[in-house]
Amino acid sequence: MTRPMLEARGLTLHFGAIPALVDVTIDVAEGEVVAIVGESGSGKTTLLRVLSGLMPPDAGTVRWLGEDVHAMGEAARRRLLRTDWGFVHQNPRDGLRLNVSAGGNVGERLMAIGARHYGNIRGEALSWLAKVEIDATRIDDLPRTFSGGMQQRLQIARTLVTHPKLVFMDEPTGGLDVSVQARLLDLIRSLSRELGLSVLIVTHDIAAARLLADRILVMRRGRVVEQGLTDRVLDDPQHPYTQLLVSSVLAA
Ligand SMILES: Nc1ncnc2c1ncn2[C@@H]1O[C@H](COP(=O)(O)OP(=O)(O)OP(=O)(O)O)[C@@H](O)[C@H]1O
Repeated sequence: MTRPMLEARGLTLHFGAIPALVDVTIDVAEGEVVAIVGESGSGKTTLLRVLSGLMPPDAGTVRWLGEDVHAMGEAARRRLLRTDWGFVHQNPRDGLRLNVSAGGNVGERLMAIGARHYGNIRGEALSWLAKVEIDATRIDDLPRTFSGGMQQRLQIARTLVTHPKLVFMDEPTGGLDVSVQARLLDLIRSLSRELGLSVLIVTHDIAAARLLADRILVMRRGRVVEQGLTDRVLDDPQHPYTQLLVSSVLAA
């Protein structure tokens, strides 16, 4: 088996007396979609922040292609966030510049990695707007005039235009209407397959995890209580907490 791209071992982090992460170990392989599920406060967002190098753990290591993410300098980590990695936030305000045009939002990520030719940048932005189903006539509009679903699709275009290898997604469909969520999930699924992306997605939506993920990690109170292939975890949950999560969805 090839070595995982992202390898985290024994991650532990406390906020005062609160154990946000306790001995968490996780791998993400090339082209793999991994979902982190669990109730509010279980440590999902903290795990994403530690894995992406935004927050150092009290103990444990995170390696990207073998390199220790928390030992590399700030400049190297920032470069990773512009190149190999992408981040899709729950709130489009955190992932977009709302006072810059839609085309500008996509184009400036290309400029950040050295693109300079205006015609090529605009052409690439148009192609990405089409991929995320935003009409070309909206290229010069500001994202704050877009619906919530459109803003998220634009955030995805802005993230993927630089061809990252791994995309961290934190509740990307949170706060959207159910029909808008379904369309966005379909888009994430088709783009991640088409591009062979690795995705690490945090969600409390079991149905979203089932649709997207190859593997699922279930978190509770900072610990991974169960992990495995999506169908196995959801169809035959072993841990009582996973059984409760799955049955609460079935009963809803
Ligand atoms: N900056 C912080 N300072 C203090 N405590 C924090 C901080 N960030 C998170 N916590 C605590 O750590 C625990 C894990 O929080 P985290 O946000 O990772 O959970 P989550 O599973 O992502 O929850 P949600 O689904 O509500 O976003 C919680 O008890 C939370 O209150």
